[in-house]
Amino acid sequence: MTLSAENLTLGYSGKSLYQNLNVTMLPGECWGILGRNGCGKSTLLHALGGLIKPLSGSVSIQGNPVASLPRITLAQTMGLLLQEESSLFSGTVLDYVRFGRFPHNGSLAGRDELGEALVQNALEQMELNALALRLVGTLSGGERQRVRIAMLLAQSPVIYGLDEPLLHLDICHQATAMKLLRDLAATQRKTVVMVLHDTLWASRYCDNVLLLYENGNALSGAAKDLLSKDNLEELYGCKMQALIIDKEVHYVPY
Ligand SMILES: Nc1ncnc2c1ncn2[C@@H]1O[C@H](COP(=O)(O)OP(=O)(O)OP(=O)(O)O)[C@@H](O)[C@H]1O
Repeated sequence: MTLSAENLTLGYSGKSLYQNLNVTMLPGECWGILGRNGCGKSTLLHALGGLIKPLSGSVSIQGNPVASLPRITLAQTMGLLLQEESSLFSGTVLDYVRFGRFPHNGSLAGRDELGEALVQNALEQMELNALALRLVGTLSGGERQRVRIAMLLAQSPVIYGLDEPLLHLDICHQATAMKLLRDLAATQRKTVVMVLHDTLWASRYCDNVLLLYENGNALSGAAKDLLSKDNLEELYGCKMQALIIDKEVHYVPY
């Protein structure tokens, strides 16, 4: 499904972070949102998911304003992995991943064959089978992040919005997660949008990027065009060195 922001102005207490942002994310596209700390990436993801009200403008899914969609319809359509999470959950990994099915079966205890298959598949994809019966509260940071991604996979929304999905993951699990998210877009025609801090993963796995500048400007387009040395130096406000490894350019700050 198509996720669109139209003339979106976001901010807090009447003060805007950026104004009149327009972006359209199509089925089958994998998007990266990049920018410095505090530029408004999480704020944008919250607005795309209907969790905060824009100062002006709107977000829509298939032309329907997110603000007008029933919460249950929204949860069946769009899945969010947010940065902040309360750590009060006292159940097992399996219980937690099964929560992903809540929007579809309307019950925390409800089970259905398709849902259980998705839960098992999500555990497998995030390499969590051996941890399925462990209490979530006893896991390491990276293990917990994989569990949170697995819950989102079990939810199986049409649009995936993820805030720093690679947080706490070791580099091998980062690669696994990025390939998986890219494949959701490439092979299942899902719309995937994620906040990333690593420009290499963005250039390797995202079709498109949205660059949010500290001065409120925004630039969107093909990752291969926008992730240039000049753009990244301006975006992050630091000098970048281009390293070419196996014909792939990596930009590393000095
Ligand atoms: N509830 C709030 N009330 C007031 N200001 C807020 C609120 N939430 C965030 N901000 C401010 O809005 C700005 C954007 O925050 P946001 O979390 O979107 O940044 P970000 O780009 O995701 O940053 P990071 O890379 O550090 O996660 C920051 O300056 C932040 O301090």
